[in-house]
Amino acid sequence: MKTELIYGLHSVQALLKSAPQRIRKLMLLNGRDDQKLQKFVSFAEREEIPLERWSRAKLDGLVADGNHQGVVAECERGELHDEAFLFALLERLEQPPFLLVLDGVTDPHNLGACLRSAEAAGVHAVIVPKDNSASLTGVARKVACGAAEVLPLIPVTNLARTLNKLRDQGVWLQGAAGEATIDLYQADLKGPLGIVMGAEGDGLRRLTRETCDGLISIPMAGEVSSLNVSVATGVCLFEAVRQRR
Ligand SMILES: C[S@@+](CC[C@H](N)C(=O)[O-])C[C@H]1O[C@@H](n2cnc3c(N)ncnc32)[C@H](O)[C@@H]1O
Repeated sequence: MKTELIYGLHSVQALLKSAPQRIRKLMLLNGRDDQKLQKFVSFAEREEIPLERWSRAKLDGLVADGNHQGVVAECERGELHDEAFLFALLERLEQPPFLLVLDGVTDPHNLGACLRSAEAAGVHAVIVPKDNSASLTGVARKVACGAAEVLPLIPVTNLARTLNKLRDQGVWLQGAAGEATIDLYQADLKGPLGIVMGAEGDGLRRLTRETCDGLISIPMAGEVSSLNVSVATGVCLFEAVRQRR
């Protein structure tokens, strides 16, 4: 059985809610009996999950970035989603699909921040290319603040092919690119939608860009040439949320 570590108050909390059966062991910071940790103690007792108290040094040794907030869960690896899962999910949806595509985002902090915003915006799934993308590391999960435990992340082998299949199903693909002439706030973001974001350094790849139905830009007033991808993701997604209400 492959296991992984999920840590941080929000991430472990989301795991407790969405997939408690995956948890094999909970490790809590020794001597920290505040209310925030008490609910994890109660949960472990109720579900008969082994609970260990660890020193800060030991927890820091387990979690490379030290950002565990006193709670770490050792759990079975989550289900790995694939393209078939995506299209099955679309069939089950009762609302128009709302998808986020990250075309080669490689920084786990950015991946985590995009997942967090996407979950908050009500996105149904996040699609990434299998290669040259950040994976769901502990850091990405921690930054996602629980979103990684509930929002499907779908790595696909051939992104352009998946995007074409989505278009065949009526999903309108809007690529975000700083140089696009259509302003985000003039674009129609209602209906079945995929917002496609580019990578930190290179932006959207040529084939991805060509596969999009339209390209949109976030108007920028200052001197910097682009926004961080997770910030741009939040701006685009929440304009879509506004229009879709
Ligand atoms: C850091 S930017 C990449 C900059 C890159 N040099 C380029 O030419 O696209 C990462 C991604 O964030 C999105 N982005 C950043 N600023 C944007 C803006 N003003 N309008 C639309 N998208 C933006 C785009 O999807 C972009 O590919």
